[in-house]
Amino acid sequence: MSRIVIIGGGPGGYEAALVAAQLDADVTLVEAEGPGGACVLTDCVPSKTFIASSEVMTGYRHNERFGIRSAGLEGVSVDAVAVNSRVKKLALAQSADIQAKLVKAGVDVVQGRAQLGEDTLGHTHQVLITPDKRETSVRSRAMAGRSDGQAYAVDASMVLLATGATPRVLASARPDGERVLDWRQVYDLTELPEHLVVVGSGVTGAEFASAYLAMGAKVTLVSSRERVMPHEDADAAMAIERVFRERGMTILNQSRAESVVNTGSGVLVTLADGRTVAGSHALMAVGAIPNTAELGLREYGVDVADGGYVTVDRVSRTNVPGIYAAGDCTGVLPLASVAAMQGRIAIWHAMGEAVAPLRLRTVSANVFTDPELATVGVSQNDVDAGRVQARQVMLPLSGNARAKMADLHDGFVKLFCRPATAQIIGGVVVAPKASELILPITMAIENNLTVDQLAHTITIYPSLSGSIAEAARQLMQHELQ
Ligand SMILES: Cc1cc2nc3c(=O)[nH]c(=O)nc-3n(C[C@H](O)[C@H](O)[C@H](O)COP(=O)(O)OP(=O)(O)OC[C@H]3O[C@@H](n4cnc5c(N)ncnc54)[C@H](O)[C@@H]3O)c2cc1C
Ligand SMILES: NC(=O)c1ccc[n+]([C@@H]2O[C@H](COP(=O)([O-])OP(=O)(O)OC[C@H]3O[C@@H](n4cnc5c(N)ncnc54)[C@H](O)[C@@H]3O)[C@@H](O)[C@H]2O)c1
Repeated sequence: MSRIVIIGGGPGGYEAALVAAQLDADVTLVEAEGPGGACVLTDCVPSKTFIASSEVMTGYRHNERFGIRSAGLEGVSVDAVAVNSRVKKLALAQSADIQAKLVKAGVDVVQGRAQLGEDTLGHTHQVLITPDKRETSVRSRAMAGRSDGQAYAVDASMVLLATGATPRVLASARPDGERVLDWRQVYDLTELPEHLVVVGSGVTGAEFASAYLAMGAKVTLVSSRERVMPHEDADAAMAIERVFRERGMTILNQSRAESVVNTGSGVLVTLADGRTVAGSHALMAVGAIPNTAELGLREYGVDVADGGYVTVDRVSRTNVPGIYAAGDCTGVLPLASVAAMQGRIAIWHAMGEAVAPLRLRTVSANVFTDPELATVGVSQNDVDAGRVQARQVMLPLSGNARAKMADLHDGFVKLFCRPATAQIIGGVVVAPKASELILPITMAIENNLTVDQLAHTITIYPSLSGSIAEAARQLMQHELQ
């Protein structure tokens, strides 16, 4: 029987554990914080739950345009304690669901920390586990013959590293949990920030800036680049930046924060050019660093790339046979969906199952701003840089009947197809719930569909998805010219 030890219980780790248990492996999963990992407890799940509350708040705005009279936002207020306790409760419940699933599948879940042990240079690997004092895994205690928080070693034929990442900290802007916060600390606030200064305009910064703005906070977004979300489709990022500004957000482009100081009654953010921004709170969203420093990787001979990421191939192998890695600690593409797939692939590969290498071509991603931004396949950058030959169309949603009914003015659908075969190879959607609308484009790419096939699909009338088929029809027309 394969003996597998998984370090880290986020999507990379727990999805792998479920697959391994299904294949009858003896699986131990060691997780420091709780099943579901940072994804469920502090990052993805809490942020999307918070955004769900902000969407309720958005629903109270602009009702008069629809002929609905109300007292506007007067009488509507945000109970930050209630919002944040809902966030935390939901995260814990999700973690408990995952724990139950793992236990039911027969996975030995150990609460504690693990690292690679002595390099045995043989066919087995050693993992050192330091269980948490609260540790409850009867199986691992019995195996180790220990009953307290003492460290013990277990042998494994395969080890999966899935330890995730942690918010990057600037030395001159250390989160204090009171006014200078990282994205894991915002849920401890007892009041909505009066004026939140978000430092960093990547996906994390943009999502929080959008949600707090919708909640009614004054928001200033400090963006070190020429536009928000510099790695996303430029048309989409600029459309969202325009919406942010129209709704009253202050965006400081090409502005790098040099330091952030808690002044006692607020925060003072000093920019590299000497300007200062005062606010009530600051949210640091300046990226993440992989949790790999304490795994004993170098001593074990596991290759680590710049920035501390574990180097893996497309079946999640490191350079050391039997040691695999998945998720944010690899830096391949920091998404929960990708972490989960890397983890599953690692197990299938290690256990000799048929496995296809990870394909990033059909990974769809979504930024949960308002409106949302979903992307899949080749990007505008790929096309503009000449890496991919493509024809493309960008169709504003403002002409869509359903969008008019819902009073949506912003947003678009963009499609890319191969010039000769008209095969669909990429797409961008900016719209409310773009995360749901991107699926037909993802499926088209996955199944090598052409614009003709998408264009001939009968869509609901009226619907936003109708614009996707319409975009495909426009590309067909181009083909005839
Ligand atoms: C604010 C935010 C929002 C996000 N929203 C989304 C989203 O909407 N959709 C999406 O797809 N992705 C989202 N992501 C990205 C997503 O959260 C990550 O890609 C995902 O969590 C990666 O999963 P993972 O398994 O690699 O690691 P994690 O979820 O980080 O889990 C790793 C776990 O390993 C534990 N660990 C670390 N070291 C050890 C050790 N030595 N021993 C034992 N345990 C250890 C950690 O405590 C952690 O709990 C978001 C990220 C952030 C920051
Ligand atoms: N919806 C989602 O799926 C979702 C949500 C959040 C994060 N994520 C994942 O996490 C990854 C990382 O995103 P992120 O936004 O946390 O990090 P990031 O590294 O993409 O963005 C951080 C930004 O902060 C800027 N920055 C750094 N130092 C600064 C300073 N001193 N002043 C001002 N700006 C500064 C950087 O230039 C960068 O643009 C994403 O690529 C995504 O894959 C996904």
